[in-house]
Amino acid sequence: MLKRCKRYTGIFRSWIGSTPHVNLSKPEYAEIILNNSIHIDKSTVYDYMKPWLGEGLLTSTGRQWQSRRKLLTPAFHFRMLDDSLKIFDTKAQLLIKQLNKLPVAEVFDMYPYITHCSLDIICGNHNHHCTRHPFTFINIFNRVVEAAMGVDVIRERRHQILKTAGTIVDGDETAAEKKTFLDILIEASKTDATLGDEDIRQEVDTFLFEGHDTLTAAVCWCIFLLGNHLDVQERVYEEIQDTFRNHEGPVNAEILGKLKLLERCIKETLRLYPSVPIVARQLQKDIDIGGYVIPASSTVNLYIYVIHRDPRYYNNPEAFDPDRFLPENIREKHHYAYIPFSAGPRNCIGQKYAMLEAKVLLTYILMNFKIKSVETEKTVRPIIDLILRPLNGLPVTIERRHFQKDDVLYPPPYVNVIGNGK
Ligand code: HEM
Repeated sequence: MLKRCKRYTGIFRSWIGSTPHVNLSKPEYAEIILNNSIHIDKSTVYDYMKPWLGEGLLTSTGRQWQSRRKLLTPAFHFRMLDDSLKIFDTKAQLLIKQLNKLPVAEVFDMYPYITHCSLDIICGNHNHHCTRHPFTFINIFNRVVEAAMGVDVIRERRHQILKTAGTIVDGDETAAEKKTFLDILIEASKTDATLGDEDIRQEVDTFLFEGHDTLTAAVCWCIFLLGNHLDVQERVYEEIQDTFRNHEGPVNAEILGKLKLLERCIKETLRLYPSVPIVARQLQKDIDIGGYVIPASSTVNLYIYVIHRDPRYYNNPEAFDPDRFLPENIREKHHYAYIPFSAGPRNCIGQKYAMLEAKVLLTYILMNFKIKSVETEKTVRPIIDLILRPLNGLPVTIERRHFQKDDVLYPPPYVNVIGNGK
């Protein structure tokens, strides 16, 4: 398919059985599909996910999608993201503790470690205390997983909400505003007959999947690239050291905003290895693309992976170069030449959350370890397994770093000290 994208310069038709697909791989064509509120229906390819994700936000269409999107958007308000940072911080430290137990200089696969960490984060299990997290409270998502996505967990939470109703003092704006993901759904279900426990379960599953698989892939690809570009990794390490030298306490949005090079590395990673390499739509109306009329009901696939390597917008597109994302270098780009989170009304609802989470995990990992990748950009085999991931995981070796802050190890001693056996 990649070869065909090149050969037919951005548009070609293919057949899956008796179904024609139109494949697009130019930013200009992506804009035509994404920059409107008409072509928002997902293609039938997404039906394969329905036995699992049902009619959650990712797969649903029409009015149901519109009302759910409106309902769930506040769960990603920046105030909520601030609270999520605390969870990212706690879980990143646990991840470092795990990695510290591994023998130094031996090859191991880091992929499952990142998966567990990001799944733990989306489950929101914060020291077993109730937390105001976009999605959850106490242990509910862990229990959802354990209970094979049973709706009884949702019923239990509904019951808890009823029991605690009235404990929020009138005028307690913060508590009222900071509703969890599940709370928002349960509350809406009181007046919305289309939102039963089974529908809520489908949304929970959707966010569990979208919220950890994509993120894990992005973090792992970034480690893979930095493990191949040790000069850039060293610059990122210095940036982290400079930024955190005078910082007290857990990470916050302000300090993360200062990690400009790390941010460029994440962006460049998502350009080269977008976690979602293809998105697909079913057209609602005939459209004209590149001089061809594509009839309504056609399936259109957008190759984000190929769009991100368009030589008209990226010099030496296969090369890892975070400085492409310096402000002076991105000005001239086509707006749709970089769309790792898609664009338009059906873009990724969790993109800010994802960028923050990736930054926190990478900050902790890179501040504690120097990493070398075993695979190179030539040997690695990206595969599409719903998301884009490396076929052989993330084989690396790690070397401990001793991050100094006023002669004290940072982050908090238990991260480094346990690993040092002190
Ligand atoms: C680096 C990480 C991520 C990447 C690259 C990414 C990318 C994307 C893309 C490309 C889409 C559009 C999919 C399509 O049209 O088929 C999407 C949709 C979505 N994403 Fe993300 N995502 C990431 C992280 C997250 C996180 C952390 C969450 C939740 C916490 C999330 C929740 C969703 C949801 C619910 C949708 C469906 C939105 C809708 O259709 O209205 N994503 N994501």
